Amino acid sequence: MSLTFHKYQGTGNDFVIIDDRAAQFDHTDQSRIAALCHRRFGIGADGLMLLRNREGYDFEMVYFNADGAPSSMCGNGGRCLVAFAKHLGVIETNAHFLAVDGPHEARVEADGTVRLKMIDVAAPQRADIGEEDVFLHTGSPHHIHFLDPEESPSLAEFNVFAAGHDIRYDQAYDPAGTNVNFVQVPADPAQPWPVRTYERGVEDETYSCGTGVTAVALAASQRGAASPVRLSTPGGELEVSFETQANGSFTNVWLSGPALRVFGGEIA
Ligand SMILES: N[C@@H](CCC[C@H](N)C(=O)O)C(=O)O
Repeated sequence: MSLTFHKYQGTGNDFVIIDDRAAQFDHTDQSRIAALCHRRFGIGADGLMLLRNREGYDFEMVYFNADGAPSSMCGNGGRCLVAFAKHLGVIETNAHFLAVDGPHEARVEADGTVRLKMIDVAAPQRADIGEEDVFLHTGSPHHIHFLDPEESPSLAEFNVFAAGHDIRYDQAYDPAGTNVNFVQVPADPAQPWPVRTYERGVEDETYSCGTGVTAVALAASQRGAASPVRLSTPGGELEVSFETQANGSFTNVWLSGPALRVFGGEIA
């Protein structure tokens, strides 16, 4: 049976999206999902999402990493799925949907920016590995390494694949692993914070990671950044706004940025 797909990207984090309101897609076939995401033999994507019907919600988001395995929350994916729901006419401007980490609200602004409300986040923990490093769970697990301003090489030249791979597979994160973000601290914390991310399940650097920049923005608030924090990724700029509670946790966390349809097609 042929498959109709849509390709979306949010700051270069790209996804195959399938309208699965009829619940016909075999979500247990991980090798097929990996093949669809393959950049040489398939459509090519960092992940695949299904838009499904869900009682009490506008829709349900079902997310798989490029390796074909179901995973935790994807912030850029969620924003792209909201744009897709609008494209389908499932929503107009506001969305209330269910994802693996619980219910989410979202809004599509007049300029196409998609704002997604993330889960409340516990205070940053010092990471088991790395003196200056922190760990946060923003729907997905994120290790954050702030590069020393004097550190060489700078973020642009940093070997994100090698360092990210080492931390992702470090025993401290066994068995689930973690995503890993590297951050250049800007001279002025009101300027965008440059971030590069190694993503678990893609097993490579991606152009951007929504739950990753959310984690970085919250961690950056302990280093002088005030809400809303702007973050620059290799794929473009995102913004994160939030409120900090007395116990150090974060509420009312919103991730905002572009989410665009690239093309669609049929696969045999
Ligand atoms: N790109 C996503 C994160 C996707 C999930 C991640 N790879 C994991 O397995 O934890 C985002 O935009 O948040």
